[in-house]
Amino acid sequence: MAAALQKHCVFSLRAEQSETLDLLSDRAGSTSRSRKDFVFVINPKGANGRTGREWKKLLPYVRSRLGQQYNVHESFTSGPSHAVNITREAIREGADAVIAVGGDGTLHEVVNGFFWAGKPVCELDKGSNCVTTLGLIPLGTGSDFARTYGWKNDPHEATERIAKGLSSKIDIGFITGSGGEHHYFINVADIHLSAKAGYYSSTYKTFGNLCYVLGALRAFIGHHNLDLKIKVDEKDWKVYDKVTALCIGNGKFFGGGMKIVPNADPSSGNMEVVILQDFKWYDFVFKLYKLYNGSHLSEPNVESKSLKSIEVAVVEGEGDIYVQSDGEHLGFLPMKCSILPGVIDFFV
Ligand SMILES: Nc1ncnc2c1ncn2[C@@H]1O[C@H](COP(=O)(O)OP(=O)(O)OP(=O)(O)O)[C@@H](O)[C@H]1O
Repeated sequence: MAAALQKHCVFSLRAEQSETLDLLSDRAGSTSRSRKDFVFVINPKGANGRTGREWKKLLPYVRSRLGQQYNVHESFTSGPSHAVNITREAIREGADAVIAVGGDGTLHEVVNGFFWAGKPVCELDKGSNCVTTLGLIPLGTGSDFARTYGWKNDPHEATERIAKGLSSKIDIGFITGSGGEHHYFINVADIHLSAKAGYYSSTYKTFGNLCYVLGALRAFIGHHNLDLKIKVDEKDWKVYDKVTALCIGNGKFFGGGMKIVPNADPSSGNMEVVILQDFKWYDFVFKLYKLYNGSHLSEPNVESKSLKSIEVAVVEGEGDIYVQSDGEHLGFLPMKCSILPGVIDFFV
């Protein structure tokens, strides 16, 4: 397996003309077939380049803490979506764990690499007993998924978690977009104002965490609350009027620390949906603290429900409504989303 991974990485290096893909343990000359293979997928450009710098400093610690037990492979992304392919190939080559090093965008891509044609890659290639564990070293701007577990952007603490080797089965959200394409999310998928804010905030990442405020301000320009059609758990369509945002949570936080889906639990087997209706700009001024501490569910124009599947579409005549998942822009309504219960083992 270690040799296969080595072969894959050398191939990728040639195929993508990348200088960044490297095998840590190959350099150390210590790759062993008897040990498990852990692949670290690093986005060197995450958090304005901080991820790459922090990883460089962390590397000796990772080696000393994990190198005795595991073959440690490092693989740098060369651009958007590269982490999906790295992960998929690593799993096919038999990696025992794939660890995302970066923010929610990198984690999102790694999670998408766990699947192919609607099925887990591991299961497709090697049968239902095959397990590749997902890990996270949160080093992004927002790193919102880590907040659900109360984790900070502390790479040493994260390395310790991985060294302990405790894992838990977690759910993954599965989205079918307007063109029939498949996407997976681990944290929060959301629609309308928040998704538009996320779209703009990604263009302000050079401002660090302030990007979320700037993105939200930009999204308010031209924003209208809209009537949306919603179908829950395959029941009848229902129209929700003046929807400001609809958030589907597997994790609790988005937007750099907003506890938008406070009842979400990645191991519950359900998704939690929060629908904000008829919010005005001044509601965001006076109720913003509630969105951050999760107490907004007690507001009369906020509905929260637990479900297994949801379809959302525009009521006739409305324009393009933004959809994002894990802070990544996906496109526009309509969308269908369901939960894949306990489909990934995750280092906790
Ligand atoms: N080598 C690269 N060069 C440029 N962009 C990259 C590269 N590798 C990955 N990306 C893109 O960078 C985006 C952001 O990465 P990431 O999520 O790790 O950091 P962040 O945005 O700072 O953190 P967060 O999402 O937690 O706010 C991802 O969507 C990914 O597609």
